[in-house]
Amino acid sequence: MTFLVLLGVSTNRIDGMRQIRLAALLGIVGNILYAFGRELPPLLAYEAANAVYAAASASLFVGYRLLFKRRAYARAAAVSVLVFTALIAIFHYWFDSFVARSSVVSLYHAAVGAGIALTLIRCRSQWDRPFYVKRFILFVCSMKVLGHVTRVAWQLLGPAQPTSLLQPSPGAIFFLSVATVGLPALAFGGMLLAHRRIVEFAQEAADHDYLTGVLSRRAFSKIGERELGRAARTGRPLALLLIDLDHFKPINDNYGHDAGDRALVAFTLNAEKVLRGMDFLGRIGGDEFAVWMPETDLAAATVAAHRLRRRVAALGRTGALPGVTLSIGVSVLHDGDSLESVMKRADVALYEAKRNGRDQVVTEPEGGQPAGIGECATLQMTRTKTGSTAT
Ligand SMILES: Nc1nc2c(ncn2[C@@H]2O[C@H](COP(=O)(O)OP(=O)(O)OP(=O)(O)O)[C@@H](O)[C@H]2O)c(=O)[nH]1
Repeated sequence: MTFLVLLGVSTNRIDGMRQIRLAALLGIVGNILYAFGRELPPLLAYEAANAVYAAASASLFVGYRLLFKRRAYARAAAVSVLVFTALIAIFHYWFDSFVARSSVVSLYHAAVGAGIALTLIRCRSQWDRPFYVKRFILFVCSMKVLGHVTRVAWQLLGPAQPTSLLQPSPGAIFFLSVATVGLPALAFGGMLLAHRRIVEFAQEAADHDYLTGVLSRRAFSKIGERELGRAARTGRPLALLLIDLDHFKPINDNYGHDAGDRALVAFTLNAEKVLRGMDFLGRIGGDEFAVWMPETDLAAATVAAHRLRRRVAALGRTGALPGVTLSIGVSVLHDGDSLESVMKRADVALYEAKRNGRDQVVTEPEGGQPAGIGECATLQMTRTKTGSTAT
């Protein structure tokens, strides 16, 4: 069942998943070989069954190491399986002893359980909610270690030494039942961890623009709502820049779509250099971007907008962003504003900047006036090209 579930979330984008899937598959094969131990030839029932199950454990260990972005020790794990198989053969053909063989098996699986648990504990800084998955894995590892070590102690020190794995004693049946669940349980735990990573990937993809890596329109709106709420609560200012690249289409037309893509990336990299760390840059669509500027009033936002406009204009002259300039509309939050009304004023200001010849910053009309933005408001707008304010 675990293997089928693992196939269901089949993705090689998550490091370690391939190894955990392999572990689940080898676990199935190993269990079948163990179960038919009495019917199969000794080589399959002893060496092959144990080697396959040890390989499953080793693959699980490597998978967990990769899941936590740690060195995998894949080669060491492979060598350990070979050494392990050689020991099984030695205690089968040269010094035939069930107790020695099963002690080797138990110590090997206990070591793997301890290794996975240690990896998890050492990577505690990477743990994120929900914690129950990691606790579940640690619990299974502890049971694995405890079970196997107790088994070795029992076999070596107990009253009667067992002679076969499938001996129908209560102790053997209990141990087999628990041990058979250990590997699939750990594979399942690995899948739960991977599932969490997949959800994070999806979240990250939804919140960021695939090309430039800045906030997506959806995430930008979400952050806007949050910042609006914060500004309304604290009474601190909040500004919005709406930015459109001028003359961007000719880059696509003259140099190709890839050059256009590179220009968009170059713009965002340069914008991030000019903006403060606490500003939020998002791509609204095509060649249109926007910035939420917390703790920023209209005057400061206008200064920042000009700094950005000048930087891009200079790059446009050097050929890094051939011919590109910026048109920017600026608005700030006023009492009773909604996300839509702040954006609407910035949009009207941006339209004004475009209409008046591009490469300029236009701020919203004094006092904001969220409603009725139209001809009148547009006429009162402040238009600046040099950075100094001229009405
Ligand atoms: N390379 C590339 N081009 C894009 C992408 N998204 C949108 N575009 C193009 O960007 C252009 C935007 O059109 P406009 O805003 O009219 O182009 P413009 O030349 O900047 O026009 P003005 O803003 O009026 O100066 C269109 O040609 C779109 O095809 C993208 O992700 N990559």
